[in-house]
Amino acid sequence: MEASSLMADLQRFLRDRCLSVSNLPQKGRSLFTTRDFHPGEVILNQEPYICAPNNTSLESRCDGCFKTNNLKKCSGCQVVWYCGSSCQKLEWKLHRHECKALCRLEKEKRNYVTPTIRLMVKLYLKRNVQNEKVLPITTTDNYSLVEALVSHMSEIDEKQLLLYAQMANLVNLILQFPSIDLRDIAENFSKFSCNAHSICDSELRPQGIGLFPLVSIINHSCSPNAILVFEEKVAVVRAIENIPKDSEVTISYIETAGSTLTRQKSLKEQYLFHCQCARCNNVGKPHDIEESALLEGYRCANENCTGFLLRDPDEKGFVCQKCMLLRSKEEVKKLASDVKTVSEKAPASPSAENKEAAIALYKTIEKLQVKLYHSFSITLMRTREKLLKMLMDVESWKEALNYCRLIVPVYQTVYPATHPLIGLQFYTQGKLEWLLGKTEEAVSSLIKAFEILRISHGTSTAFMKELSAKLEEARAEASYKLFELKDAFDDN
Ligand SMILES: C[S@@+](CC[C@H](N)C(=O)[O-])C[C@H]1O[C@@H](n2cnc3c(N)ncnc32)[C@H](O)[C@@H]1O
Repeated sequence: MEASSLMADLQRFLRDRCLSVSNLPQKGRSLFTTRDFHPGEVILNQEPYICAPNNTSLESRCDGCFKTNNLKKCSGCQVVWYCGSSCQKLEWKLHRHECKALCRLEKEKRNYVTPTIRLMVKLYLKRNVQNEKVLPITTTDNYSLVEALVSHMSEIDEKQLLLYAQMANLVNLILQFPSIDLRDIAENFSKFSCNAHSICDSELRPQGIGLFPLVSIINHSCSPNAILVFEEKVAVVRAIENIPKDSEVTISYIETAGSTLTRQKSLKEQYLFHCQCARCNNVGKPHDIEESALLEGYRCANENCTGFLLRDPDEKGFVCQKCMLLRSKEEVKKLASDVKTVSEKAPASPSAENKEAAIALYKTIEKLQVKLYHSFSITLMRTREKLLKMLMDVESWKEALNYCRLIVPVYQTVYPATHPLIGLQFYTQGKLEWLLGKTEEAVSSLIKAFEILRISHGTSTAFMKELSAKLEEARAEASYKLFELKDAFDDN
């Protein structure tokens, strides 16, 4: 199919979905709505053009479905894993070429075949098998869409270019295609950096990476009106607020819980643009200053005060903006150094054997951070997330619930009300409460989880059906308990 007819098809495809693409001077291609979209409505979905699971030496995933159980290595290349013959068959049209190419690579070099390298190898192989008509070329699944992606090639620094060149060398070694040059591969790596998406499961845990060239038309905002989630490997963009006709659709490329400076730094580093969204345009205004101080600043010296601290103009320390108490530089420095000392001993991912020791260390870190940081601090929140995960792993449900309940209000402050992380945290809280016999509280938490997650996740996936079933079961148990209580009361 000609590139021009593919473009006309794409415009028709988008028009049918009440969408259009415009070129904005500051942003390049941008996706617009041609009708109103309501919260929870699907705006766009797309299968990956190419994808690869996040396989590491610690954990492998099936190349077809990204699941982790019952895996067997491909007997040919010994690099790729499958959970069974159906996934293997589905992937074979592409993998047969990849397998042959990987087999040519010396065994030791196969360890360097990271998910990103595989993504690049698959990109060229898919282009070829589509050109040879082994796989069909469709409106939303074609190499022309990849060619249209921004690369920012002229703006990347030398260090990054060198890294891309080294990675391109490995890809070249694997593919051995005389027709592609290293610069072309390096440019595609640069495209991956600002266009590829991490494919996450329903609980937002990364499973792999993929290229979704249609979804890649959508620009970023730090207060987006849409969200990108995944149903299996399909990218689904849903509205998270009312999006009126003729509005730009935006998603967030980054973790939005951070100060304007932190967000802008990570957008500049990876996506090479200066964000001028409504939230970023507030930089330096009182609300923005307060937000930064809450998310990344220290707590008041008075334990009962919830004020946020700003640097004292005389450089003596930090002054609480509520009670005006000064917290000395020395005290902050000492606590920060104590946190650092303990943190250096704490393993980032503790093994099963040292989990109890790791929990004890993280509890010490948390106690010190509570003294140092504001209660809405991101750093403190991350420590509590780690603790929650470890406590769940060792089935310490009561303590896990305590941390979960500390995290929820922080999420509600640092994320917008419809953010799925708040819903997921309520889901965890509900499950823990139920497990601990607090059925009525569980019902209330599960309802909150459902109300938030139905917007980002829809209602028809297996994950949401499971949540809904749990909620019904908890409701039934709660009313049975109430009935029993009433009975006992009547008997007396
Ligand atoms: C995934 S692409 C989005 C589509 C892109 N506009 C295009 O023309 O293909 C990411 C790139 O779009 C641009 N971009 C995305 N969001 C932006 C924003 N809020 N402001 C300015 N540029 C933005 C940046 O160049 C970024 O590297």
